[in-house]
Amino acid sequence: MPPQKYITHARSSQKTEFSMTAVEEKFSLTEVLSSFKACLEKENQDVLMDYYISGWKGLVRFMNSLGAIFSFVSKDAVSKIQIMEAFRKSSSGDQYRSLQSMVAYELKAKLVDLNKRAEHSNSGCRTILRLHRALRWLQLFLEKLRTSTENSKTSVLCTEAYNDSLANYHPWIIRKTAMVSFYALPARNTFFEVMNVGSIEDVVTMLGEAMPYVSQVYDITQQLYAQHNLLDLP
Ligand SMILES: CCCCCCCCCCCCC/C=C/[C@@H](O)[C@H](COP(=O)(O)O)NC(=O)CCCCCCCCCCCCCCC
Repeated sequence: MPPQKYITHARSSQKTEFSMTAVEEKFSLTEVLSSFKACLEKENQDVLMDYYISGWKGLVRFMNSLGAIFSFVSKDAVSKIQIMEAFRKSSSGDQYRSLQSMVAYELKAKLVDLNKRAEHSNSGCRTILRLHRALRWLQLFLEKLRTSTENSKTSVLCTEAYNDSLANYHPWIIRKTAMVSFYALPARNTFFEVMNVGSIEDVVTMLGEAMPYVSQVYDITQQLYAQHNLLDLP
């Protein structure tokens, strides 16, 4: 692994307040992605919920800074974040300390609708599954951006990443709306600037350092869900 110039541990500096309407101070994608490093518990590689949520909140702030056209995406992500925060604040909050403890708890207590959405339509397991699938999109998109060239079009990179991930789970109308919104994505250079990391070279280096942690979080979650047969939750 290369020396870590950009990615530091996010735990001490993490912001936990969330507001979509507040005037946002400038922030960098580096801090956002560092949440996914902080997610991974050293001893047993559990994925810690608070940092997972924190990472998603940061990503949503980023998406909001790209313009109102993405509000239909961020609204859905925010509602899922809020579901998870409510679990974390509830009397069974300790059970939601990590993705592993959540899966064990919800399955044991029969709190997951396994075949059809019914009594437990917004379980933690199905809500995290939606975010987990979106994390795959992020992974693919940022990797494409990292290895892109000056002439690459962000709308094309985003569409490819979407088609290889989330699109497989979305109905036609959502796919159509998503595709149209991708044309509103800023150009590659603007994208790099919005990340607020530094020069293009700096962004490329930062992504090279940060993405392995995002991938690790993704892989561990994927394995956890596969092990418990949870990858197709309705
Ligand atoms: C960078 C621009 C953002 C492009 C976003 C690409 C993803 C497009 C996803 C379109 C989702 C449409 C909204 C609705 C989704 C729901 O139907 C669907 C299913 O939920 P349900 O089973 O509860 O009904 N929900 C989902 O699949 C979860 C979607 C969550 C999307 C979060 C995307 C966050 C993107 C963060 C962007 C950060 C960019 C940072 C790069 C500098």
